[in-house]
Amino acid sequence: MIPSGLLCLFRRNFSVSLKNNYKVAVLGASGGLGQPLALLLKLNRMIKQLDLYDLVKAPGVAVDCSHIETPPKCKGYGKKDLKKALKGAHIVMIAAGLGRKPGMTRDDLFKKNADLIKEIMEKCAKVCPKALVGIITNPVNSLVPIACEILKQNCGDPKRVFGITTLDTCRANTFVGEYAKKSPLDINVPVIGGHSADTMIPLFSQTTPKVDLCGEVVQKMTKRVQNAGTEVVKAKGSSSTLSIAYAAARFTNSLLRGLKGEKNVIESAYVKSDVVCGVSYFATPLLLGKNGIEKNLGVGKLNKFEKKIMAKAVKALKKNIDKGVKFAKSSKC
Ligand SMILES: NC(=O)c1ccc[n+]([C@@H]2O[C@H](COP(=O)([O-])OP(=O)(O)OC[C@H]3O[C@@H](n4cnc5c(N)ncnc54)[C@H](O)[C@@H]3O)[C@@H](O)[C@H]2O)c1
Ligand SMILES: O=C(O)C[C@H](O)C(=O)O
Repeated sequence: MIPSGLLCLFRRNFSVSLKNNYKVAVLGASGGLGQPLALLLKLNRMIKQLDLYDLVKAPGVAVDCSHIETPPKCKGYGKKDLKKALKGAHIVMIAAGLGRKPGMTRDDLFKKNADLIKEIMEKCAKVCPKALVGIITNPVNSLVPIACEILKQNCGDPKRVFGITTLDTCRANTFVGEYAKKSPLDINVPVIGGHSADTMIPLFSQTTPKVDLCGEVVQKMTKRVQNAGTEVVKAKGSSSTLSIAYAAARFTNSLLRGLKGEKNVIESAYVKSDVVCGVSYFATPLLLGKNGIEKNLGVGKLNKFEKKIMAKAVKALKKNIDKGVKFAKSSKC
């Protein structure tokens, strides 16, 4: 039995269902975020097999993880065994690749991480074409279009790719909770757009339950959410690992609940989408189900301030998307 204190931690999002039929693969599992993500997924009883893949140390990380007294079986795979790690996966979470150091933007990571995503997605298309793929690696805004294009080139389904923006919502919930002196677990602030300072749009007007924030607070909090990644990079000297591991585990758990047929499972993610004019990818709340996305819930009603940020975000996002699509098309062999 998982101690009840631990389950309490996961009150909001982590299922305690006894169904445990799913295989999840974590790629980049030895990294700063990969390891705590593996730990959190090892606590998820819906997972039967947890496969960890990395260029370095993954078999060792898996041995460590496998001693945790929870049901998922854990196996590690190194450099030459990506195929084995992917085989039979229902969900693939990609955390592989370079992260930011102080002074860098997420876009500075493009060249190194674009090659890696291309390589991984080509394998996914062949080995586990039906898997739902979560892309945590930055820059999410450009790497998701690459992943989708590579899937299209290999007869796969781009609708199964999710850019992980859950941390943006977690941060907005936390900041509003602190301000309103309420538990962040009881607050939901949708964050739409993309995953970079100039493309993130927190929708404080759609906070549930409703929290009254004056204009000045909304402006400050919007900036804080948009720059929260940089706040961590400055404070730590490297990018977030623990909060993103939590957020990615929360998202994986929601995908699993959807796959299992649970109703009303909603998470935001950055996906191929036609809900906003001028961009072909956008983060919005999604209703999740047996095939991944059941329904895109759109952006809802925006106020004047949110519309203004949205207009700027769409311009910046379009550039990020074009960059990804161009890369995928030019690297087609
Ligand atoms: N979406 C988000 O909200 C969010 C939040 C935090 C971090 N990130 C991103 O996640 C990524 C990983 O961050 P980190 O701090 O864990 O970095 P890290 O350097 O600590 O770990 C990266 C891991 O990837 C592995 N790796 C590199 N190339 C690989 C390949 N081709 N196949 C398999 N594994 C490979 C490395 O060996 C390493 O273990 C970064 O791009 C970072 O920007 C995203
Ligand atoms: O900021 C980063 O580079 C990592 C991540 O995107 C984050 O938002 O924490």
